Amino acid sequence: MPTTRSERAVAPPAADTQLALEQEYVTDLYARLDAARDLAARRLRQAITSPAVSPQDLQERDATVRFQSERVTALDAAEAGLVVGRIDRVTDGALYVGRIGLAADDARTDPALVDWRAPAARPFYTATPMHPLGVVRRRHIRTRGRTVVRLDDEVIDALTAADADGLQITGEAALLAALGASRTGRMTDIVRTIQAEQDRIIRADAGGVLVVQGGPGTGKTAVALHRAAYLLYTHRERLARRGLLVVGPTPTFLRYIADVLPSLGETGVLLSGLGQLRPGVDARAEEAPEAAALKGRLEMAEVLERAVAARQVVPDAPVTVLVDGTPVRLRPVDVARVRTSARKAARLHNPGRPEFARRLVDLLAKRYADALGAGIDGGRDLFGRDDVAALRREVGGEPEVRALVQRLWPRLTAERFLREFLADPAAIAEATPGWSAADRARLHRPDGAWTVADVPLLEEADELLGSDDSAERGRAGRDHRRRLAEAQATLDLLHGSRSTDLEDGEDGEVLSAGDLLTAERLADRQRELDLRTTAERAAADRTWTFGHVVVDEAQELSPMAWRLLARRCPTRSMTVVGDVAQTGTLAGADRWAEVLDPHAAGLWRLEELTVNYRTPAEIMAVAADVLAAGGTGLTPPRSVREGGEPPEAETTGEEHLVGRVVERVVDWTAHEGTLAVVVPPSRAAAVADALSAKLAGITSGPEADSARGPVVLTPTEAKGLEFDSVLVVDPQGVLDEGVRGRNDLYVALTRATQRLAVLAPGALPAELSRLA
Ligand SMILES: Nc1ncnc2c1ncn2[C@@H]1O[C@H](COP(=O)(O)OP(=O)(O)OP(=O)(O)O)[C@@H](O)[C@H]1O
Repeated sequence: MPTTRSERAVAPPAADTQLALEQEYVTDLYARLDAARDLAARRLRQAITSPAVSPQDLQERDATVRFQSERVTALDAAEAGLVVGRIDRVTDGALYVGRIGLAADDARTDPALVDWRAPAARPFYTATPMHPLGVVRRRHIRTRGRTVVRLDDEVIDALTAADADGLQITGEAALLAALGASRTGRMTDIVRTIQAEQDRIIRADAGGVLVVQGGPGTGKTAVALHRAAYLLYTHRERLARRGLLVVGPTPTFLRYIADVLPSLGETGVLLSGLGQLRPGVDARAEEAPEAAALKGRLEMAEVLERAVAARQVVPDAPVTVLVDGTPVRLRPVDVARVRTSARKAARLHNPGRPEFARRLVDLLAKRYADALGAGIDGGRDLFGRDDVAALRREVGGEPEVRALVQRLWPRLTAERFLREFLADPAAIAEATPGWSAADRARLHRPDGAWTVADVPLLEEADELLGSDDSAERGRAGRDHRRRLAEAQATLDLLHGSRSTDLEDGEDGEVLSAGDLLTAERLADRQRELDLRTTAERAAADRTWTFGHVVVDEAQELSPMAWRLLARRCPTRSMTVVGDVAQTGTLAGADRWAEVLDPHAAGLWRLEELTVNYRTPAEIMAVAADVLAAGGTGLTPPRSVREGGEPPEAETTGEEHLVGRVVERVVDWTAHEGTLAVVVPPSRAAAVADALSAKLAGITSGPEADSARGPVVLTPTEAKGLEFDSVLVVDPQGVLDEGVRGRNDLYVALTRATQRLAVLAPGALPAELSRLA
């Protein structure tokens, strides 16, 4: 383990004494943790078993159960690595920092352990010789189970401030130990070793949109998740109510990061892929990048608006419906008038429909009356008001009339509307004035399977269609009446049983259930309490707005996706992390202002991360050449580590390529840790098949999970992930097949934490000449 600068592992013989002293303190902290856990478990049991009668009691009990079970979960999560370290301060003595706060016996002193998110813990992460913040020593305490195994001390002393223009690293030994460890396929938290530039972002003010731009491996994902935990700690009440959403690019990525927040004791966060953001839709179908890019443009909002308006139809020629055998005629101009007044009455499509139907039926009833009147004696004055009302009912109930309303102004769900729109070239053409035939053809999709780019369109469609909730209200009313009837039956039963049980003469003295409870109250009580967590309720509710939204790999989001997220977060309290040098989609961003200004002009601010914690310097140098070749002017992050195996390249010839991939992967499985083969999309199937024939546990595509064995991924699928060993296959293919091929190659090369090899069927692309 390298020990550098002002830092040193505590030297023997003092080491033993120090270890023993720290062990004593740590043992005491675990005893406090146990006690806190016992107490919370006891309170939870009490709450669960406590009798609650009134709806208010039930609600309070529900809140206590939720609070105590969250507390038990958080205390359980704190068990592993409870203590992170301590700072010794000039004036206030030692302060221990850990995953959770634990009170001291004397409430007036510092807590026995301070939560890493509390303001007092901050100097543990940010004190440097240049800015000591009242700290004289930082000590990282490493434990295995509940045993202290190592101490790393860092003297925060102005005399050691001389090398301040190097990388600003705190707790270097602990950091390098964490970075050098083999990966498990699941991201872990970084509470022990958060760096000062990361800490600043984690604790930044919650208001507005905080954009974190940083190269590969700079800890953007780690920072975003720790910021989520910090915000939940700092704004617990508001966020517990409104919820916090974390959006990631792919299901594989979400699986990769899924353990981090629970390990920080936070379980109430909703993690979602963009394709899964809409309740009831799991959008995973593939489509051409050009089609996704079109769907992602902001002008799609207008396209959909036109397409919805086109569903409010005025027929080209007169229509005749039969009402009870009598033909009644409508002219196009009649329908146009009815449509205009319905549009005036309601801005949205579905709420406008009852108005349209009512006016159309009125008109038909009049015409019907005319027809009948004409049939009898030539005058409709024949009918009184009651008669006209009866005629209206008759007309409205006529199946042909209902069918006509449905044809001219159909009730539409977003799913039905969008599916029918994308499958109908004529509708597309009508809604896209000025578009080229090629673009219209790109939008056309007859099979109806949802893609990620459809999700924002579905949400947009909802906004345009609105909901006609009359059916829902009807159902709620029926439910209430049913509960009321059931309650009344229960009371009757109780009442009935009393009279048979009673002795003579007691009748007037005994209160029956019916005397205490009205059927109304019993029905209320029977209504199920909503025991779902905020995250579960938010996941099921399309209109849910979140207290804070974290977006990872945000450079990939299209303008329409931003529009959706802005709607889900009206306060614009957001954390957006990404790297515009890694954008792989056509719809994604080259510049942050481009995507954020339309939704958060003046409300967003940019922070940068500059140090790469993942990729050793030698590998990063290869990737940096690729970035430089792109001519974007973006600077690659500086690697915190050097050494490890030098990256290498091999030219195999096309015929030996797959065979060499298999051999290389078999060789590498001898190494500890995770392994990925990154390939251009056209080679994914062949490579995965060849590997599966030789090795067990190979996964690929959306199911890829490096915790189970080697994975085969395209650059898009590899985004945001990391592996100990990475084999990049056919780099020229990666460059050629991606719509932003150079970014894809940059992504592929920066996934490695330990070793990188490139296998090329032919000559290496110029960008990789360093490896030649
Ligand atoms: N302060 C830290 N202490 C320990 N490990 C860290 C620290 N910061 C980052 N890491 C580790 O570095 C690796 C890269 O972090 P992360 O995946 O968050 O980077 P990223 O910026 O999101 O990368 P990419 O742009 O490639 O998705 C992870 O293994 C992470 O745990």
